[in-house]
Amino acid sequence: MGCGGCRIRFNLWKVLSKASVCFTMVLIFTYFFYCLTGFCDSTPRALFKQQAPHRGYDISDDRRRMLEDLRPSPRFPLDARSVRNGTAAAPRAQQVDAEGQRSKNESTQSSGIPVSNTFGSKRFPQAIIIGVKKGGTRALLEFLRIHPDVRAFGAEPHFFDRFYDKGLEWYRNLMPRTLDGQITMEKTPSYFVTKEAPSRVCTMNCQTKLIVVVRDPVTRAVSDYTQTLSKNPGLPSFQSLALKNATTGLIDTSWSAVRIGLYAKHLESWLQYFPLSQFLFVSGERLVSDPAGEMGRVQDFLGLKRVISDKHFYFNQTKGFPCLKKPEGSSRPRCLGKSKGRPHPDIHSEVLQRLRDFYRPFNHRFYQLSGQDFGWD
Ligand SMILES: Nc1ncnc2c1ncn2[C@@H]1O[C@H](COP(=O)(O)OS(=O)(=O)O)[C@@H](OP(=O)(O)O)[C@H]1O
Repeated sequence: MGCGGCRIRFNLWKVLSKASVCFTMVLIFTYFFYCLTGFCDSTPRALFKQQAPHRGYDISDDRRRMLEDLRPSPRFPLDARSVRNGTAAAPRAQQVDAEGQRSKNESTQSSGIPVSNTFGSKRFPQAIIIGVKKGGTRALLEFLRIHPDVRAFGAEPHFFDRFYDKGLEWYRNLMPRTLDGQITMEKTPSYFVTKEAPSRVCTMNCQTKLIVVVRDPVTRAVSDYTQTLSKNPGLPSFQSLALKNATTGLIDTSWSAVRIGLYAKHLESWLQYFPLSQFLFVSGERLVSDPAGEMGRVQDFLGLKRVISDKHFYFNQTKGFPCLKKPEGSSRPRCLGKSKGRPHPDIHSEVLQRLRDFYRPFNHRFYQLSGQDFGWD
């Protein structure tokens, strides 16, 4: 009897220890599965709580892009293979819609089954479009995203100006995953005019490539004003904001729409931290008149194979701008949104001439510093 009790106790102990081993294994597998599906990443949520930004920043557009970007997106090894043999451009191009959002089916395989991105890693951007506001930065980023070796955060993260105190890891976590050989990018045009941005970007990586899309500062100022006016129809006239005094015709440099156009001044701060060879100045005008030509320069600068070419663009007569050719099998046009390429209000020619005269010496200084003549005057 005594011995029988011992056997029962012994068997019970064996069953219990087997059960606990099984339970531990289940826990471990569950944890690994959880991590593999990407849920171990700490998704930065604070961006959704950001305050209304300063004038000229379209929070709703950015919030939408952020939501799209923070959604896990697949990047299959298949892509890497097609990147190598140069066949990935067309299908990749279909993943971007007019406003730079990834289309909804990007997070679904062709079978319609949702997939999580478990390939590649989140890296700091190796190249940043740092400016200028209203220069054509969105067009440039969307054109670049056609390239299979470029992955970009679609919204403007504003890390080096507004959210620097969130820390570098927060910033890195925003970025899309990339495979070896792919470039991570982002664009935030306000970096160019932010005093602290050059040293902060250099603290992250002094080798970062910097792209500046520049546009005639007079047209840029009008474009900036047009954007603000669209959000605040009661805004005073362009003339009253641009001029300190109508009689003297002195320009008001405290108005941000004017100040941003002092490209030489802003570039000088960046040149204290980065050599000129790390900059590429893209002409906002040529990005419209010859997008493929300008994209050729950008791809060379980034060390990318020239994939984006004439065949990716068509000129949309209604919009008056180049648009991306619609993807095969889709009738959706691939122009940028309504807030890009909108008509400007008529500004008195005398005011425009005053501004032109004001900018001339700054433009010439900028041509000297950048080694490029943009022919704005
Ligand atoms: N292909 C194409 N389609 C539409 N718009 C184009 C394109 N290429 C350049 N642009 C010019 O881009 C201007 C907006 O510049 P940004 O994208 O840098 O603006 S923003 O700073 O991000 O708000 C925008 O300025 P506005 O014309 O004043 O709207 C356009 O002139």
